[in-house]
Amino acid sequence: MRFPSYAFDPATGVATFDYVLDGPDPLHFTETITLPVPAEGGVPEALPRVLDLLHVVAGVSYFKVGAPARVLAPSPVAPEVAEFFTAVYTQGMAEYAYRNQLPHVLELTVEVPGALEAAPLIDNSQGRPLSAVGGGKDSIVTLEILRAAGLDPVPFSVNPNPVIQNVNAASGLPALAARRKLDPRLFELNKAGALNGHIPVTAINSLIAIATAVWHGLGPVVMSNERSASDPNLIWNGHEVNHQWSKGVEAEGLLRAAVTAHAGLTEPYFSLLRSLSELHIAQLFARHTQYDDVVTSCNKAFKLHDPTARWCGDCPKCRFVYLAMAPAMPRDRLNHIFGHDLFADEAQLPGFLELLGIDAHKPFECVGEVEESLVALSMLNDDAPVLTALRKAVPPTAWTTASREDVLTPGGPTYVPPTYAKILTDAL
Ligand SMILES: CC(=O)N[C@H]1[C@@H](OP(=O)(O)OP(=O)(O)OC[C@H]2O[C@@H](n3ccc(=O)[nH]c3=O)[C@H](O)[C@@H]2O)O[C@H](CO)[C@@H](O)[C@@H]1O[C@H](C)C(=O)N[C@@H](C)C(=O)N[C@@H](CCC(=O)O)C(=O)O
Ligand SMILES: Nc1ncnc2c1ncn2[C@@H]1O[C@H](COP(=O)(O)OP(=O)(O)OP(=O)(O)O)[C@@H](O)[C@H]1O
Repeated sequence: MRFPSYAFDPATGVATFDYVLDGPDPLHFTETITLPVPAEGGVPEALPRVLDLLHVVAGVSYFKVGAPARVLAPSPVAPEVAEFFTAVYTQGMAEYAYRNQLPHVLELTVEVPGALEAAPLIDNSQGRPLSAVGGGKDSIVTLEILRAAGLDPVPFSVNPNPVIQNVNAASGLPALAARRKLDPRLFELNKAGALNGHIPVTAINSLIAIATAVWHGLGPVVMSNERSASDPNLIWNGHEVNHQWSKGVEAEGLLRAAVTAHAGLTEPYFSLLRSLSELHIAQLFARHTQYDDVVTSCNKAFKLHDPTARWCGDCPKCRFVYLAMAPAMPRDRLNHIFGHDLFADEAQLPGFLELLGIDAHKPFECVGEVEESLVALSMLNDDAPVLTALRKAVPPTAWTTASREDVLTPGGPTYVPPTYAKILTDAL
C-alpha cells in the first residue's frame, strides 16, 4: 500500500488524501476531509504536519480492502511517529484481522523512508479546549465539566448527524464541524464482496480534531474515552484484540507522542474521563437532565447510510448503557431517554447475560467491563422481570469479583495534565 500525495486548500478547508493498493490491477482511492475554515489567520506550520499523520492513519479504510503485506509511509518521520503508524495498522486493525483470519496483519510494520528529527515545541496548553462530541453520555459529561470550570470549551464533531446536532443545540454552545467523505469506490468494492471490517475510527476523528484545534488557535483536544476502553475483548495468536483500541490509553499515549514529535504541540490531546468507569460516567451524566431527549450512545444511530435513529433498544451498547444508567436515575426517566423498557423485555436476557460474563467473550462493542455490569446489577433492588432472572443466573462466586469501591474509584494511567486533573477531581 502506498500514499502517493495529499493536497490541502486553505481557502475551502478541503484536504484530499490519495491511496494506492498495488497489484496486477492497482486500486486508487481518494478520501476528502473538509476542515472548518477559521474567520481569520493563516495556516500555522503545525497544520500540514498534523495532516501528514492523518493521511497515513485514514488509510486504514482502504488497507482493509486487500490487507497488503507491505505498507509504505510516504515520507521520513520521527521514531515516535513510525511506532504510532505501525500500532494503528496492527493493533487498530486487530478485530478486522481476527474476524477475517488474517494473522499477517498483526505482524506487519509500517515502513518509513528514513528518520526525521522531532519538530520544535509549540506551547498550545493554555488555549480553549476543543471537546470532541459523539452524541453520547461521555462527551456530554466532559463538555459540562469543562464548562463548569470556566474553560469555555468548543464542541467539535466529524460528520455531525442529527443526534450530534441536537446534543450541541441542547448544550447551547456554538460548535465546529468537519466533514469526512470516504472514496465511493470503497462501497462498490464492499458490495462486490471485498474484505471488510472494523477500523480504529477514533484515531482518525482525533487527528481531524487536532488539525481543527491547531488551525483555529485552540488548546488541547479533550476526549471522553473511559477506563475500560483499554481492555481487550480477547487474545488471538498471542495478540490482544480490542474493538475499542484507538479509544484506549495505549493509543492515546502513542498518538500524543507522534503529534508532539511531528507537529511540536506540547499538549495535543488527552481523555479527561480516562480514570473513570462507564458506571461512574453514567452517574455524572445523570446530573444533566437537559440532554435526556437527545443523548444517544447506540452505534446503530451512526451508520453512514441511516443517520436518523436513536437508541435501537436491542444491541450490546443499548443494554450496557441502560444497565449503567439504571442505578443513577428513576426508571421512568431511564425509559424516557431510551424509549424502551429493557428490564421488562425478557428477550433481552441473553444479551444481559453476555454483559455479566455468563456467556461468550466481551462483545465487540463499546461496552464496559463485566465487573461494572455486576456492580450495576447489585445496585438495583426492584423486581423487574429481567433483573429477577439475572440475579438467579449469576453464580454466587461472580459477586466476589464485583467491588463497588473499585468500580467507582478513579484509577489507572492517564495523560490528563494537572490543571485538568484538578478540575475533574472537583467535579466528582
Ligand atoms: C456505525 C458503525 O458501527 N459502523 C461500523 C459498521 O459499518 P456499517 O457497514 O454497518 O455501516 P457504516 O458505518 O455506515 O459504514 C459503511 C461502510 O464504510 C466503511 N467505513 C466506515 C467508516 C470509516 O471510517 N471507514 C470505513 O471503511 C465500513 O467498514 C462500511 O463498510 O461495521 C463496520 C465493519 O464492517 C465498521 O467499520 C463500522 O464502524 C465505523 C468505522 C464506526 O464509526 N464505528 C464506531 C461507531 C465504533 O465502532 N466505535 C468504537 C470505537 C472504535 C475505535 O477504536 O475507534 C466504539 O465506540 O467502541
Ligand atoms: N463524530 C464524532 N466526531 C468527533 N468526535 C467523536 C465522534 N464520535 C465519537 N467521538 C468521540 O470519540 C470518543 C469515543 O466515542 P464514543 O462513541 O465512545 O463516545 P460518546 O459518544 O461520547 O459516548 P458513549 O460512549 O456514551 O457513546 C469520544 O471522546 C467522543 O466524543
